[in-house]
Amino acid sequence: MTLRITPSILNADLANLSGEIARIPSADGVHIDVMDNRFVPNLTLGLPVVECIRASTTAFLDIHLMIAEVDRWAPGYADAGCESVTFHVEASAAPIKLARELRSLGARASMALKPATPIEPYADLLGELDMVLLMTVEPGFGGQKFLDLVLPKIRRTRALIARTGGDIWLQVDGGVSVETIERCAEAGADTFVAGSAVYSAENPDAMVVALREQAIAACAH
Ligand SMILES: O=C(CO)[C@H](O)[C@H](O)COP(=O)(O)O
Ligand SMILES: [Fe+2]
Repeated sequence: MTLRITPSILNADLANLSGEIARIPSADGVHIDVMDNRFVPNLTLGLPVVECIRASTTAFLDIHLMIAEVDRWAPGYADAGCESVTFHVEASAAPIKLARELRSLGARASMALKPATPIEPYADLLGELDMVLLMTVEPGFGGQKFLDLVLPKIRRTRALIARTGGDIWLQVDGGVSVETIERCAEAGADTFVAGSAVYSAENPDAMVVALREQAIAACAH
């Protein structure tokens, strides 16, 4: 299985995004958290900033939209050339239509679930998706404690993905660190967002490498 580390820049220096992205050359992508103070009680950045990031780097851009009315806004991020666009199913009026639109614009279509949202009602949608993001904290803030109660949902989602026979990535986001990444990998995650663990490390790139090695070792058990 291919494993990916996609660090979140949420807790990086937002006044120096190009410099912060350049500090993690070993990463498989850059996870950008878009918050609107409606879907979540926090405000970060939006499309104009993401367009500037797009122009400044060739890195794989993994956009995590934590915004209301996501059906209206998500296609703009695909249009801007972001490789992966994640919408929350709790915020989407028409997730199948939205996933198809994102793919038609050339992006990977990804659907996120908050910790208390079950995957089973969405099993039939998996064929429309390139990635499922399972939140392992309540969305809104970096630096929160990993919620172990999501581990069974990671296992169940991995089993549902296997049934589709497709290459759908399974991403975990929130509280992922050297203490928790093994549990996520063992449960079936293959794509790992780590924000504070990477950017609070003295050497963020060495942390990316360490996280990947730990996840690979956990999968080999
Ligand atoms: O989506 C998010 C929060 O809603 C962030 O991606 C996530 O919390 C990353 O930060 P950390 O690794 O510090 O938890
Ligand atoms: Fe995120």
